[in-house]
Amino acid sequence: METRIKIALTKGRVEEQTLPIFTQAGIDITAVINKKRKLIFDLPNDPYTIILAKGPDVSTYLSKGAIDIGIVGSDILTEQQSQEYELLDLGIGQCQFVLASTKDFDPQAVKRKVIGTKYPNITQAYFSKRGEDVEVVKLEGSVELAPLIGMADAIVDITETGTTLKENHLKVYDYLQTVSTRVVVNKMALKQHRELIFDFIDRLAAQTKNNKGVTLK
Ligand SMILES: Nc1ncnc2c1ncn2[C@@H]1O[C@H](COP(=O)(O)OP(=O)(O)OP(=O)(O)O)[C@@H](O)[C@H]1O
Ligand SMILES: O=P(O)(O)OC[C@H]1O[C@H](OP(=O)(O)OP(=O)(O)O)[C@H](O)[C@@H]1O
Repeated sequence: METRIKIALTKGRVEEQTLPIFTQAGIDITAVINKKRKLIFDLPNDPYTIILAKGPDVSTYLSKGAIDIGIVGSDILTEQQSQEYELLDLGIGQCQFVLASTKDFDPQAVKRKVIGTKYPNITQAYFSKRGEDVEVVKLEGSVELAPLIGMADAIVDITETGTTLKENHLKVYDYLQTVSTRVVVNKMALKQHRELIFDFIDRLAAQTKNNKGVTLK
Protein backbone atom coordinates (compact mmCIF):
# COMPACT_ATOMS: atom_id res chain seq x y z
CA MET A 1 0.00 0.00 0.00
CA GLU A 2 1.19 3.50 -0.83
CA THR A 3 2.54 5.47 2.14
CA ARG A 4 0.78 8.79 2.67
CA ILE A 5 1.51 11.52 5.16
CA LYS A 6 -1.43 13.01 7.02
CA ILE A 7 -1.41 16.80 6.96
CA ALA A 8 -3.98 18.66 9.08
CA LEU A 9 -4.68 22.16 7.81
CA THR A 10 -6.43 24.75 9.98
CA LYS A 11 -9.80 25.67 8.44
CA GLY A 12 -10.58 29.31 7.67
CA ARG A 13 -7.95 32.05 7.37
CA VAL A 14 -4.96 29.68 7.51
CA GLU A 15 -6.51 27.37 4.90
CA GLU A 16 -7.24 30.31 2.57
CA GLN A 17 -3.67 31.57 2.76
CA THR A 18 -1.98 28.16 2.67
CA LEU A 19 -3.74 26.66 -0.36
CA PRO A 20 -2.16 29.13 -2.83
CA ILE A 21 1.27 28.12 -1.45
CA PHE A 22 0.41 24.47 -2.13
CA THR A 23 -0.56 25.36 -5.70
CA GLN A 24 2.66 27.33 -6.23
CA ALA A 25 4.56 24.31 -4.92
CA GLY A 26 2.94 22.20 -7.67
CA ILE A 27 0.59 20.31 -5.34
CA ASP A 28 -2.80 19.66 -6.94
CA ILE A 29 -5.37 20.73 -4.33
CA THR A 30 -8.35 21.16 -6.71
CA ALA A 31 -10.43 18.76 -4.63
CA VAL A 32 -9.83 20.80 -1.47
CA ILE A 33 -10.75 24.05 -3.19
CA ASN A 34 -13.96 22.53 -4.57
CA LYS A 35 -14.94 20.87 -1.30
CA LYS A 36 -18.41 21.08 0.12
CA ARG A 37 -18.62 19.54 3.60
CA LYS A 38 -15.89 16.97 2.96
CA LEU A 39 -13.04 17.03 5.51
CA ILE A 40 -10.45 14.49 4.29
CA PHE A 41 -8.78 14.53 0.87
CA ASP A 42 -6.36 12.00 -0.62
CA LEU A 43 -4.51 14.13 -3.13
CA PRO A 44 -4.30 12.54 -6.59
CA ASN A 45 -0.68 13.31 -7.56
CA ASP A 46 1.14 13.43 -4.24
CA PRO A 47 1.36 11.09 -1.23
CA TYR A 48 -0.51 13.55 0.98
CA THR A 49 -3.83 13.28 2.80
CA ILE A 50 -5.20 16.71 3.71
CA ILE A 51 -7.40 16.91 6.80
CA LEU A 52 -9.33 20.11 7.54
CA ALA A 53 -9.74 20.89 11.25
CA LYS A 54 -10.07 23.73 13.75
CA GLY A 55 -6.72 25.12 14.92
CA PRO A 56 -6.78 23.85 18.53
CA ASP A 57 -7.73 20.38 17.25
CA VAL A 58 -4.83 20.38 14.76
CA SER A 59 -2.48 20.86 17.71
CA THR A 60 -4.27 18.15 19.74
CA TYR A 61 -4.20 15.62 16.86
CA LEU A 62 -0.50 16.31 16.45
CA SER A 63 0.30 15.70 20.12
CA LYS A 64 -1.74 12.48 20.07
CA GLY A 65 0.10 11.25 16.96
CA ALA A 66 -3.15 11.06 14.95
CA ILE A 67 -1.62 13.16 12.16
CA ASP A 68 1.94 13.59 10.90
CA ILE A 69 2.01 17.31 10.08
CA GLY A 70 -0.06 20.25 11.31
CA ILE A 71 -0.40 23.68 9.72
CA VAL A 72 -1.49 25.96 12.52
CA GLY A 73 -1.05 29.41 14.06
CA SER A 74 1.73 30.00 16.59
CA ASP A 75 -0.97 31.52 18.84
CA ILE A 76 -2.47 28.05 19.28
CA LEU A 77 0.87 26.25 19.59
CA THR A 78 1.96 28.64 22.35
CA GLU A 79 -1.40 28.46 24.10
CA GLN A 80 -1.37 24.65 24.07
CA GLN A 81 2.33 24.53 24.98
CA SER A 82 2.99 22.27 22.00
CA GLN A 83 6.10 20.09 22.29
CA GLU A 84 6.21 19.11 18.61
CA TYR A 85 8.86 20.17 16.06
CA GLU A 86 8.21 23.42 14.25
CA LEU A 87 9.87 22.99 10.87
CA LEU A 88 8.72 26.04 8.95
CA ASP A 89 7.26 29.50 9.41
CA LEU A 90 5.01 30.05 6.40
CA GLY A 91 5.03 33.82 6.97
CA ILE A 92 1.24 34.00 6.58
CA GLY A 93 -1.54 34.47 9.14
CA GLN A 94 0.53 37.26 10.62
CA CYS A 95 -0.99 39.14 13.51
CA GLN A 96 -0.08 40.29 17.03
CA PHE A 97 -1.24 39.67 20.55
CA VAL A 98 -2.28 42.85 22.31
CA LEU A 99 -3.67 44.00 25.61
CA ALA A 100 -6.59 46.26 24.75
CA SER A 101 -9.42 48.06 26.46
CA THR A 102 -11.68 51.09 26.31
CA LYS A 103 -10.04 54.50 26.01
CA ASP A 104 -10.81 55.40 29.63
CA PHE A 105 -9.15 52.26 31.05
CA ASP A 106 -6.50 53.09 33.65
CA PRO A 107 -4.26 50.04 34.22
CA GLN A 108 -3.02 51.45 37.55
CA ALA A 109 -6.50 52.15 38.92
CA VAL A 110 -7.85 48.58 38.93
CA LYS A 111 -6.54 46.42 41.76
CA ARG A 112 -7.22 42.89 40.45
CA LYS A 113 -8.08 43.15 36.77
CA VAL A 114 -10.54 40.87 34.98
CA ILE A 115 -9.15 39.95 31.56
CA GLY A 116 -11.29 38.39 28.81
CA THR A 117 -9.50 36.17 26.26
CA LYS A 118 -9.59 33.11 24.02
CA TYR A 119 -6.01 32.46 25.22
CA PRO A 120 -5.97 31.94 29.03
CA ASN A 121 -2.44 30.44 29.23
CA ILE A 122 -0.81 33.20 27.18
CA THR A 123 -2.70 35.79 29.24
CA GLN A 124 -1.71 34.24 32.59
CA ALA A 125 1.93 33.98 31.48
CA TYR A 126 1.96 37.65 30.43
CA PHE A 127 0.58 38.91 33.75
CA SER A 128 2.66 36.46 35.85
CA LYS A 129 5.81 37.80 34.19
CA ARG A 130 4.76 41.26 35.30
CA GLY A 131 4.09 39.98 38.81
CA GLU A 132 0.41 40.83 38.52
CA ASP A 133 -2.43 38.64 39.76
CA VAL A 134 -5.46 38.86 37.46
CA GLU A 135 -8.73 36.99 36.94
CA VAL A 136 -8.76 35.45 33.46
CA VAL A 137 -12.16 34.77 31.88
CA LYS A 138 -12.10 32.36 28.92
CA LEU A 139 -14.19 33.50 25.97
CA GLU A 140 -14.86 31.79 22.64
CA GLY A 141 -14.90 34.73 20.21
CA SER A 142 -15.81 38.37 19.62
CA VAL A 143 -13.60 39.00 22.63
CA GLU A 144 -13.80 42.76 22.00
CA LEU A 145 -17.28 42.68 23.55
CA ALA A 146 -15.98 41.96 27.05
CA PRO A 147 -14.80 45.46 28.07
CA LEU A 148 -17.70 47.06 26.18
CA ILE A 149 -20.37 45.28 28.18
CA GLY A 150 -18.52 45.68 31.48
CA MET A 151 -17.59 42.01 31.76
CA ALA A 152 -13.84 42.58 31.78
CA ASP A 153 -11.44 45.44 32.45
CA ALA A 154 -9.40 44.55 29.38
CA ILE A 155 -8.79 41.81 26.80
CA VAL A 156 -5.84 39.88 25.42
CA ASP A 157 -6.51 39.11 21.77
CA ILE A 158 -4.93 39.02 18.35
CA THR A 159 -5.15 41.90 15.92
CA GLU A 160 -4.09 42.17 12.32
CA THR A 161 -5.42 45.32 10.64
CA GLY A 162 -6.70 46.89 13.87
CA THR A 163 -10.14 47.33 12.28
CA THR A 164 -12.05 45.35 14.91
CA LEU A 165 -10.44 47.31 17.76
CA LYS A 166 -11.04 50.63 15.99
CA GLU A 167 -14.67 49.93 15.12
CA ASN A 168 -15.34 49.01 18.73
CA HIS A 169 -13.50 52.06 20.10
CA LEU A 170 -10.84 50.00 21.84
CA LYS A 171 -7.23 51.03 22.37
CA VAL A 172 -4.02 48.98 22.50
CA TYR A 173 -2.27 49.23 25.89
CA ASP A 174 0.56 46.75 25.22
CA TYR A 175 1.99 44.43 22.56
CA LEU A 176 2.67 40.86 23.75
CA GLN A 177 3.98 38.77 20.86
CA THR A 178 3.69 38.26 17.11
CA VAL A 179 1.87 35.34 15.51
CA SER A 180 2.29 33.49 12.21
CA THR A 181 1.38 30.15 10.66
CA ARG A 182 3.77 27.28 11.35
CA VAL A 183 4.29 23.83 9.87
CA VAL A 184 4.69 21.43 12.79
CA VAL A 185 5.66 17.77 12.75
CA ASN A 186 4.96 14.94 15.16
CA LYS A 187 8.28 13.57 16.47
CA MET A 188 7.38 9.92 15.86
CA ALA A 189 6.15 10.69 12.33
CA LEU A 190 9.46 12.36 11.56
CA LYS A 191 11.26 9.11 12.40
CA GLN A 192 8.88 7.01 10.30
CA HIS A 193 8.48 9.24 7.23
CA ARG A 194 11.57 11.45 7.34
CA GLU A 195 12.10 11.61 3.58
CA LEU A 196 8.47 12.32 2.65
CA ILE A 197 8.17 14.94 5.37
CA PHE A 198 11.35 16.80 4.47
CA ASP A 199 10.43 16.73 0.80
CA PHE A 200 7.06 18.32 1.69
CA ILE A 201 8.73 20.96 3.88
CA ASP A 202 11.26 21.78 1.15
CA ARG A 203 8.47 22.25 -1.40
CA LEU A 204 6.65 24.71 0.85
CA ALA A 205 9.85 26.44 2.02
CA ALA A 206 10.78 27.17 -1.59
CA GLN A 207 7.57 29.21 -1.86
CA THR A 208 7.76 31.15 1.37
CA LYS A 209 9.24 34.61 1.75
CA ASN A 210 12.10 33.73 4.08
CA ASN A 211 12.70 30.63 1.94
CA LYS A 212 14.17 28.48 4.67
CA GLY A 213 13.09 25.57 6.76
CA VAL A 214 14.31 24.95 10.27
CA THR A 215 17.26 22.58 10.36
CA LEU A 216 16.96 19.80 12.90
CA LYS A 217 19.99 18.88 14.98
N1 LIG B 1 -7.19 38.80 12.33
C1 LIG B 1 -6.32 37.86 12.00
N2 LIG B 1 -5.38 38.11 11.10
C2 LIG B 1 -4.48 37.15 10.76
N3 LIG B 1 -4.46 35.93 11.26
C3 LIG B 1 -5.38 35.66 12.15
C4 LIG B 1 -6.35 36.60 12.55
N4 LIG B 1 -7.17 36.02 13.43
C5 LIG B 1 -6.71 34.78 13.55
N5 LIG B 1 -5.62 34.56 12.80
C6 LIG B 1 -4.83 33.34 12.67
O1 LIG B 1 -5.63 32.41 12.00
C7 LIG B 1 -5.93 31.29 12.85
C8 LIG B 1 -7.36 30.84 12.61
O2 LIG B 1 -8.19 31.95 12.63
P1 LIG B 1 -9.68 31.93 12.10
O3 LIG B 1 -10.20 33.29 12.33
O4 LIG B 1 -9.78 31.37 10.74
O5 LIG B 1 -10.31 30.87 13.04
P2 LIG B 1 -11.03 31.12 14.41
O6 LIG B 1 -10.43 32.31 15.14
O7 LIG B 1 -11.02 29.81 15.11
O8 LIG B 1 -12.45 31.60 13.95
P3 LIG B 1 -13.76 30.78 13.74
O9 LIG B 1 -14.19 30.37 15.12
O10 LIG B 1 -14.62 31.84 13.11
O11 LIG B 1 -13.44 29.64 12.82
C9 LIG B 1 -5.63 31.78 14.25
O12 LIG B 1 -5.27 30.73 15.09
C10 LIG B 1 -4.47 32.73 14.02
O13 LIG B 1 -3.24 32.02 13.91
O1 LIG C 1 -7.32 43.44 13.59
P1 LIG C 1 -8.35 42.78 12.72
O2 LIG C 1 -7.86 42.64 11.31
O3 LIG C 1 -9.67 43.46 12.79
O4 LIG C 1 -8.53 41.29 13.24
C1 LIG C 1 -8.75 41.02 14.59
C2 LIG C 1 -9.90 40.09 14.80
O5 LIG C 1 -9.67 38.84 14.15
C3 LIG C 1 -9.85 37.79 15.11
O6 LIG C 1 -11.19 37.44 15.22
P2 LIG C 1 -11.93 36.40 14.25
O7 LIG C 1 -12.24 37.06 12.96
O8 LIG C 1 -11.10 35.15 14.18
O9 LIG C 1 -13.29 36.14 14.97
P3 LIG C 1 -13.60 35.68 16.47
O10 LIG C 1 -13.77 36.96 17.22
O11 LIG C 1 -14.85 34.91 16.36
O12 LIG C 1 -12.45 34.86 16.99
C4 LIG C 1 -9.44 38.45 16.42
O13 LIG C 1 -9.96 37.73 17.53
C5 LIG C 1 -10.02 39.84 16.29
O14 LIG C 1 -11.36 39.89 16.71
